[in-house]
Amino acid sequence: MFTFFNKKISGPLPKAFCVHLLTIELYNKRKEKIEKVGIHVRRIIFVRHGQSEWNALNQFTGWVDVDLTDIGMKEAHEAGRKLKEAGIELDLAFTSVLKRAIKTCHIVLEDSEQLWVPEVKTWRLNERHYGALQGLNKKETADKYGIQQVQEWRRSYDILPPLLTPDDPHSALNDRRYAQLQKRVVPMGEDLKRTLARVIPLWEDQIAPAVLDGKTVLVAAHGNSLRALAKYMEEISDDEIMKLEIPTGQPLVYELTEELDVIKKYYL
Ligand SMILES: O=C(O)[C@H](O)COP(=O)(O)O
Repeated sequence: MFTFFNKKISGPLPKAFCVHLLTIELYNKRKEKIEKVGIHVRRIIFVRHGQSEWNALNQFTGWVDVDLTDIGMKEAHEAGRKLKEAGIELDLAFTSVLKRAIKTCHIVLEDSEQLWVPEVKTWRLNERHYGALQGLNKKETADKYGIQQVQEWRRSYDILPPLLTPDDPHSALNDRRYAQLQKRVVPMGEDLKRTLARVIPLWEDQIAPAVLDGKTVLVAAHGNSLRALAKYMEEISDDEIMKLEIPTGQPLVYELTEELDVIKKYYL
């Protein structure tokens, strides 16, 4: 037996609870606060890019700028349609500097008839840099190093993948789009902790102020940059974050209080 919005409920959890991570207790506390203050709900919509060419080949991708597949394009169109159907009116969009996310962002905006919405492209939303694993097949890498090692590289919070060396031809130091960054900021490989460290300034300086200002924001990015942002917004523990997976092309709506506490989240 538990209470939800002042109602006593027994039996299995309502379906809505299965789609977000907040505890009932936390949910009720936030609900009380909402009722007291009478807040205006803020919204952020996450979309992970549609299937990429290297998703399809099961290759570690990271900062490699691969394109969407036809399936990925369809997923992005579907996401745009869902936003339109849900009547979500965006004010601002954020995306990475990688084409799979940028194209997804544009398709979503266009199909929801909001291509005019101002957008910010930033390296801070790039996929986690997979270091020397980039370009390797995930299954073959697991056969070579063991499933557990590969799972640690993929999902642990603070275990770095094998790093690139700065003189590696694939280093992002050779890529003009990162030329404005200080050399020591350009990663040779990242875990989720380091990904989060470069996502937080974007959240604090641009996303959060926009949402606080009442803007509905789209964040079209990558599996791990979105996991990092979700960890920060929802205060997910280092252990729990290992279990969070964000599927490609599925719009994920966060409803937030005016203080940016998460009220609920759900996929469209
Ligand atoms: O960069 C990649 O390889 C993927 O987009 C995300 O991969 P992951 O699920 O192994 O983190």
